[in-house]
Amino acid sequence: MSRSVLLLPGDGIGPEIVAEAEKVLHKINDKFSLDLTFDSALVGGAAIDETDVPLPDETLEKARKADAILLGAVGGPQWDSLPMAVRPEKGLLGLRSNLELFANLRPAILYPQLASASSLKPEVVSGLDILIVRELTGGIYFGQPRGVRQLESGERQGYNTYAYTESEIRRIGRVAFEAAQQRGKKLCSVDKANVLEVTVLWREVMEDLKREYPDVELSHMYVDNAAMQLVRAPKQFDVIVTGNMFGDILSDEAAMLTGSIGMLPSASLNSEKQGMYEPCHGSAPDIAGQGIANPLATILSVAMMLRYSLNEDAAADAIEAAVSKVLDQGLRTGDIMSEGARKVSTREMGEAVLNAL
Ligand SMILES: NC(=O)c1ccc[n+]([C@@H]2O[C@H](COP(=O)([O-])OP(=O)(O)OC[C@H]3O[C@@H](n4cnc5c(N)ncnc54)[C@H](O)[C@@H]3O)[C@@H](O)[C@H]2O)c1
Ligand SMILES: CC(C)[C@H](C(=O)O)[C@@H](O)C(=O)O
Ligand SMILES: [Mg+2]
Repeated sequence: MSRSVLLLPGDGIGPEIVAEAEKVLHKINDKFSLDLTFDSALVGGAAIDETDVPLPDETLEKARKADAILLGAVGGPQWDSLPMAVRPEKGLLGLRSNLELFANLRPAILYPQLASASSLKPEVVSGLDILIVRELTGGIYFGQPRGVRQLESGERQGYNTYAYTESEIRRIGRVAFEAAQQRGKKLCSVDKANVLEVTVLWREVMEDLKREYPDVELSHMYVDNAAMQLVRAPKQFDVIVTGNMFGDILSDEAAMLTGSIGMLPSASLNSEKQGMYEPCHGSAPDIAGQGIANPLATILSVAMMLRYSLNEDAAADAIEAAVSKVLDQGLRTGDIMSEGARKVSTREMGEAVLNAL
């Protein structure tokens, strides 16, 4: 049965890292006879430059039909002065909301070879394996009303709305409880229930769900404490579930525990397990075009695609093993470089993964 993968390289380092991940996908396709077909489309700033909008109808149509999507990154300073509604980031947010990709899985795993690349002491991070489950289509990112308005005083006021319905909380809660069941059976729900009513409801719904998952130990933590605990003692966590904005912030923080943001993949799934896969990092305008970005988060996102949307666990395992092998060989892009290792370019890293496969 043929399945289709849509490639959305996007902006900045996006095309550089997706090019390497694409080679890996082709190789895996042949090696495991997966019968995958490929297409590509414009999103973000690249789409704005060609079509004036960050998410052209054609891209959305292709995305709806694809079994899985691989996205590089969107955004960059040249589009930062555009109105909010037509910025590159709206292309990404539009894909997430139109495809109802509400469940964002961001695994922070420390490859033992990179213990010294982390900014934390090796004993604090060695063996780290946590999963952040971030709600992706609700919360303050999408709440209405929003905007900038003129007050009677003449002053302008910016405002956003932080809202979650019970059903939105329940469906992301179930994903997180089920993930915890498959792992260490510990779930920490992160909120700000001491200040925000929306997260009082969040906590209530999580408590309610707990009854359906008696084998999972549920705890709650305020987000400020969670940010601190993640650098103090990150291994206390197994699965973390949280809302859209807290999850955005905590996952970048967790990335650094693994050595670099260039190592953190992600899956964004809807209830049919259709998924969009992307590295957690952005378009890195500061290093774009130099051929030095780390492609491993994107290559590891391909492994997540094979596992979650295409049900090809053996192929996913092979990619993860190949990544581990190149790290064993001492190959490092600049972001994970340490003494005694060999510094390589984006392309050399991609080639090394291909060879290891
Ligand atoms: N999913 C996405 O498409 C996504 C995610 C985050 C940010 N963005 C956008 O990206 C642009 C830049 O945002 P930012 O600078 O805040 O975050 P960023 O993640 O792009 O970069 C932060 C820092 O990490 C480094 N970095 C990121 N990815 C790397 C990689 N693969 N290898 C080596 N180093 C890497 C960058 O060089 C930079 O110093 C903005 O327009 C933002 O909106 C997009
Ligand atoms: C680019 C931006 C819209 C996006 C987000 O905030 O979700 C990014 O930071 C991410 O983490 O995927
Ligand atoms: Mg982010």
